[in-house]
Amino acid sequence: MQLTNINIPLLCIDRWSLSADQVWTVLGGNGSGKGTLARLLCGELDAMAGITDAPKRVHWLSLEKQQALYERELYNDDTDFTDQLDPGTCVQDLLLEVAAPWSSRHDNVVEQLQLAPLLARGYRLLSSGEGRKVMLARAVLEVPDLLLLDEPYEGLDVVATQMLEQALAALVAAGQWVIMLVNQKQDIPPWTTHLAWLDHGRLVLQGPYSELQQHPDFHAALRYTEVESLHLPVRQSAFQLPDWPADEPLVRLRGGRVAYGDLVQFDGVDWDLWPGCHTQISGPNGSGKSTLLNLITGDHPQCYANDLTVFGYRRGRGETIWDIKKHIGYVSGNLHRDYRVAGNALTAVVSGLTDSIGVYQATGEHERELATQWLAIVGLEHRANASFRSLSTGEQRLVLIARALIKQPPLLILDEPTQGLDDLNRFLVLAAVERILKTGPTTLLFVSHRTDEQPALLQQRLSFVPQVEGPSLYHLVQESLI
Ligand SMILES: Nc1ncnc2c1ncn2[C@@H]1O[C@H](COP(=O)(O)OP(=O)(O)OP(=O)(O)O)[C@@H](O)[C@H]1O
Repeated sequence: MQLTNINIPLLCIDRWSLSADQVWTVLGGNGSGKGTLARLLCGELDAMAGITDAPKRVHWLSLEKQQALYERELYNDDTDFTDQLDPGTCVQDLLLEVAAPWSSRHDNVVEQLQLAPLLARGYRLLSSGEGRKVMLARAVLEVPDLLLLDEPYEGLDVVATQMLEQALAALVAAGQWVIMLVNQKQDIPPWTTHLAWLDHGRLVLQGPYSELQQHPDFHAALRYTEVESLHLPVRQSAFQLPDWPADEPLVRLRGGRVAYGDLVQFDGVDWDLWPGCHTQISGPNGSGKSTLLNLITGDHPQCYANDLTVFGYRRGRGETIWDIKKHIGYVSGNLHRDYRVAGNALTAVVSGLTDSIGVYQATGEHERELATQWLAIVGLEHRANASFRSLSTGEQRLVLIARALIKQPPLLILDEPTQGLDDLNRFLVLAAVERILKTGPTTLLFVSHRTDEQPALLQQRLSFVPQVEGPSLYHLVQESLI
């Protein structure tokens, strides 16, 4: 079977047979062809030749599909016409969309994935992890012939990951045909019976998992970039904070509060972010991590209702959002979701200098050169002219990381930055971040659900902890990590 893009083979598989009684996991790094393989199995692409007896109803669960549902919801958004926030389709209706009427199966899935508090909530308002759980529930309810699970654990907190592991094990045991697509070995589920290793569009290893685990190639060491050998471009003085006093916080929040109607997400948060105090923000899915970060970047409407000072600007006193954003480099699932403009990879990186989604002014040679250097650091120099939207999800994420790092800003906000990245790219990104922190006055705010992903230089942790009783859903606990 061969699939080509003009003259470039995207996927070239000589022989691969699979049956419903085998549980395959396809392992492949970013750009290896997993997405193309999934599209092919779903019937979204035509192979040049060679597929026989393909399953008819295939459900592909992926970050791409999550994005597609979000875009559908945005398209139907009536906020501009009704003068109030249109929450879009509620979770309950999204579950009914794939299987109606409501039955005990719905009740089971809702219980398994703990979706009850979200049923009446609009999809667009969900946190990234909550959205992921809804996508999973839809996939399971559809009972497809084949369920393709593409990085199903991305964005889930520890509890949700365990819940999903159990739910998937039960599904497989009940006879659901499942193929997993993962980009790292530690995500291969224990119930895998067969493994296929995809590299540059080719299956380089395939067979029973127990046998392949003994194969020398399976254990080949990854060649990680040494942090010290990473060469970063010169820091851009235009975005720095000259002579910022060490005893003045970059961010000061007093009595911080966010509420939606009667639902108080958090309240009474007093927090100072001191220069150089690299901080991890942790908490379960939907606890308010991104909300807190969006208050700082000015992307949350309630930032003006709070006693919040960022870079010396008391919010709501006439500063522009650009005065604040100028000193921040930012990457998050929400940014990725909203980065929907035309333009190539290089322009997307340049847009980090103007803090815009897309570029709307002439860019100079210097900006383009700088962006090219950052694309090279994330290994995508050769994709500079490719349209951003045509890149794989992992490649898009790398471009957005380069966009966040290009300024080597005073405040770097990385909200689950490595979602969708393979081991090598994950390491590369964290190494580049560490190098930035070591070589200049950048302070890091970092969110990740992964326990194997903690930058060494973290000094403080802010944890959102559920309140069993009390006026708000979560309270914030601060602890020193040094
Ligand atoms: N306009 C809104 N109305 C009601 N609830 C909202 C609204 N906007 C956000 N929320 C809710 O606020 C909560 C916090 O969301 P946030 O994105 O900050 O979570 P998070 O901690 O970053 O989660 P994750 O780890 O899943 O990314 C979520 O439960 C979300 O559904």
